[in-house]
Amino acid sequence: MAPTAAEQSQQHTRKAVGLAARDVSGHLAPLAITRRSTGDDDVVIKILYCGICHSDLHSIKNDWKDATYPVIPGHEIAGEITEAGKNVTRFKAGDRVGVGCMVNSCQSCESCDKGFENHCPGMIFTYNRVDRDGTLTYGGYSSMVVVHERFVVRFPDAMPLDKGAPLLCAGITVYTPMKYHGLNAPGMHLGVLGLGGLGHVAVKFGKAFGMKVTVISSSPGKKQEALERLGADGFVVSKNADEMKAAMSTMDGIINTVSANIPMAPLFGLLKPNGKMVMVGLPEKPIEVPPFALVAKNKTLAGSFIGGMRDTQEMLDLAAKHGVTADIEVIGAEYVNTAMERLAKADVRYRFVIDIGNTLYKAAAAAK
Ligand SMILES: NC(=O)c1ccc[n+]([C@@H]2O[C@H](COP(=O)([O-])OP(=O)(O)OC[C@H]3O[C@@H](n4cnc5c(N)ncnc54)[C@H](O)[C@@H]3O)[C@@H](O)[C@H]2O)c1
Ligand SMILES: [Zn+2]
Ligand SMILES: [Zn+2]
Repeated sequence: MAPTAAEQSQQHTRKAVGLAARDVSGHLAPLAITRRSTGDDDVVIKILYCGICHSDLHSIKNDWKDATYPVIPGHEIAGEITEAGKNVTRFKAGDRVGVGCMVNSCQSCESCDKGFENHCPGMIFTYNRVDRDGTLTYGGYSSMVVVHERFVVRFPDAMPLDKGAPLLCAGITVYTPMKYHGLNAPGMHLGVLGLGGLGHVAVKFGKAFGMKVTVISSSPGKKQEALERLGADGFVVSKNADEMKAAMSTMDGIINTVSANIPMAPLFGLLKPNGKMVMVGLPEKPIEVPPFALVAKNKTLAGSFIGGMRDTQEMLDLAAKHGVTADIEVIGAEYVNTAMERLAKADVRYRFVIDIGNTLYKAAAAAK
C-alpha cells in the first residue's frame, strides 16, 4: 500500500542504537539508527528486554533468502511506554508493554477485521521488512521502537517483563494452534515435538489447560528437566524405536516446533486416528511426508503462523493467570554473538533474553 501524505511527511529523526547483522555471517554489532517521529496513533517504547527467537538466527544467516541487510532482529520486545501520540487511547507513558512479530498491517482487510493481522497481505514484520513509509523495519535488539498502538500488548501486573518477553513470539506461536486446532481441552493428550523456546512454552500451556503432555525429543538428556522442571507427563526419545513404538496411536495432536528437517513419517504414527500434526517450526528445506502416513487413519497436517493481536493479548493475560512464563537465561548485549552460537547448538534452557535496558548502550560504547 502506498504511504499516505501524512506517513511520508513523518521524518526519521529519533536516534536509537541497535545490534545489526551486516551480512550472512550473521555477526551482530552495534549500529546507530533512526526511528520515525511519533505519529498520532503511535507509541514510543523504551525497550528493556528482548527475547532471542530461532527465527532471528534464521534471519541474520539469511536461511530464508529474504534478508535485507543490515538486519536488526528481535520480535519478543518488552519495555515501557515513554510517549503516546494524540489519538492513542489504550496506553500512556509508563505502561509496561510488549511488541511481537508484527508492527503494522493494512488494518482494513477481512483478516484484520477479524483480528488476524498475522494473515493480512499487508502485514509488516517487526524487522527485515519495508515499512509503509518505505524504510526498513528494525527489531527489538535496539534501544527503542515506535509502533502503532494496535500492535502493542499490555503486560498484566503479574507478568514480569523479562520472563514474559518470549511469550510475544514463542507463546503466541504455540497458543494459536492449540486454540484453533482444538488442542487445548482438559484430558487430551498433546505431543510437543522439539523442546526449545517454543516447545517448552507449549508444555507449560498444555499443563495449564489440564492436558496430558508428552515431549518428543532427540535429546535423552532433556528428559529429567522436561518431567521435573516443566511438568511434562511423558518423554519419548524420537530415535529410540522401543519408546516410539510404546507411544504409537496415543496422541490427539502434536505441535512440531523443530527448526531442522527431520524424518516426519514415524511421528505420524504417534497420533490417534484423526490426530493432528501442526507445524510451527520452519526448517530451511521442504518437509517430506509419505501419503500413507497421512491418509491411513485420517491424519491432518496443518501449519500455524504466530497469531493475531487480540489472541496475543488473550494469551498474555491467560499466561499471567496460570503463571506461565518462559524459562530464560538473561544476557548482556555484548554476549549476543555467543548466544547465537549456543542457540544454533540448542544450548539454552530455554530462551535467551537480552537485558537491553542495562547493557545495550554500554556494549555500543565499548565497541567504538
Ligand atoms: N510458525 C511460526 O509462527 C513461528 C514462530 C516462531 C518461530 N518459528 C520457528 O519455529 C522453530 C523453533 O523456534 P525456537 O525459537 O523454539 O527454536 P529453538 O532453537 O529454541 O528450538 C528448536 C528445537 O528444535 C530442536 N532441533 C533442532 N534441530 C533438530 C534436529 N535435527 N533433530 C531434532 N530436534 C532438533 C532443538 O533441539 C530445539 O529443541 C524455528 O524454525 C523458528 O523459526 C515459527
Ligand atoms: Zn519468533
Ligand atoms: Zn489487513
